[in-house]
Amino acid sequence: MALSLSSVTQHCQQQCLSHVSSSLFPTPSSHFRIISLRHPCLYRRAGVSVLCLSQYQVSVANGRTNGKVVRLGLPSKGRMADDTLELLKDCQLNVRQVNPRQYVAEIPQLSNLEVWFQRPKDIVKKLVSGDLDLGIVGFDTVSEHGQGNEDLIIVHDALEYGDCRLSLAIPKYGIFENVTSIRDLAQMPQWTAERPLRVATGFSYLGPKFMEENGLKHVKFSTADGALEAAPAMGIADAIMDLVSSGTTLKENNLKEIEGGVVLESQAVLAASRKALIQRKGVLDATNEILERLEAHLRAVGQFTVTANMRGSSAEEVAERVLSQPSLSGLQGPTVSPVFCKRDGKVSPDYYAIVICVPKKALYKSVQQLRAIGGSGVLVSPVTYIFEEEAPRWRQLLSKLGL
Ligand SMILES: Nc1ncnc2c1ncn2[C@@H]1O[C@H](COP(=O)(O)OP(=O)(O)OP(=O)(O)O)[C@@H](O)[C@H]1O
Ligand SMILES: O=P(O)(O)OC[C@H]1O[C@H](OP(=O)(O)OP(=O)(O)O)[C@H](O)[C@@H]1O
Ligand SMILES: [Mg+2]
Repeated sequence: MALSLSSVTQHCQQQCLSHVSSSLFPTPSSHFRIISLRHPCLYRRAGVSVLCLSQYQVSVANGRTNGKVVRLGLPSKGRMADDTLELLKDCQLNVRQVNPRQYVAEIPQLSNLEVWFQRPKDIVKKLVSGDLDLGIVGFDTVSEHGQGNEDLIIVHDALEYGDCRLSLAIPKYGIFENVTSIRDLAQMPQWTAERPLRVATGFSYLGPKFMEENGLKHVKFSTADGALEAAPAMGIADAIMDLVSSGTTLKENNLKEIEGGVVLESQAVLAASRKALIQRKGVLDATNEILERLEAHLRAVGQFTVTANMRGSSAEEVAERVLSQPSLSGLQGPTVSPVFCKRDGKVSPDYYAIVICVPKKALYKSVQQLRAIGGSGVLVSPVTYIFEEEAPRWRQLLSKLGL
């Protein structure tokens, strides 16, 4: 793929060239050819300057992105796919896919952004290569396929679905019957250079790293892509390293986890390319909006709004009574409003209405405490969003980016 830079719009040129060191880039009037390569660079061959751009940058230059500058990768299949769309919908970010077999979609609320459906591991690889700017995947996938790459940044670390852990598991029977910890496993005399512990896993980066860190020297890994739990019973492996959620699959296959054998805890996260966040303002702005909506929704999920009536001599006196109870402090203290009524021609506060947010888990305790201080007519309603002055993770992101 090649095109002359002079044939693309000024805007696109800027998009492309912001990725190229200005010292390498001569004046825009120079003769360029843009070709598709993973990393942007500039070199000269036979007197012609050639600008090498990632697939994304080329598509920007070609105008294929309809002027959208931000690319968000979402899982195209697997157990994360539906939950991801559901979460975005709950944040009023409906993904509009014209056709289920089409891998590109849009979110009408974010006009600057396009969605690309990809396999989870490809989302991580494309964040690293610069072909995606943002992506939602499991933390396990970021850790395995990101391989500690410093360009990957976790923008939201707890999207509250896809909970699982990457764990080492061994048979309950035979030589493993009394092995209950990773230390026991490391100390077994059976593992030698000639006969290492055979571990089946799809995590070929995290697996060896974890075993080394835990002092297991004689280990041999084999890769497998699914139904790993069968490997020990089939005699293909001694142990497995795989994702565990309820533990049912391990149990059904006569396997057990061991103390110290959890490699990592995982759930869905929003990851980003540090370079994209720093170099293109549109990416940072879109990230801010997505983060605001995610935080406001996820914060609200765990809360109820509770309204109650209470008699009292003043708003302050009622507030003091409410704040004397440990479960009634709300997010930022109670709202206390006078409820007026007319008696003998005179309008005065008859009682007070209090409004607080309470964690769902503490609901019944809160109702009991409200009653104990004279509350009545308690109404409980769901909260849809809680917007803070600023999304708490936004500050953290800016500081990670050094901004
Ligand atoms: N049992 C589980 N319970 C909860 N979440 C899980 C579970 N297994 C996997 N996950 C999470 O869902 C993500 C996607 O898993 P899934 O097995 O659906 O991937 P996939 O799309 O089939 O990819 P692959 O083709 O590599 O298997 C995992 O990376 C993990 O974060
Ligand atoms: O602890 P549990 O709740 O039983 O879940 C664990 C299982 O879930 C995942 O498999 P998945 O269903 O995605 O199938 P796969 O191995 O073919 O990807 C994982 O690989 C385990 O096999
Ligand atoms: Mg799978």
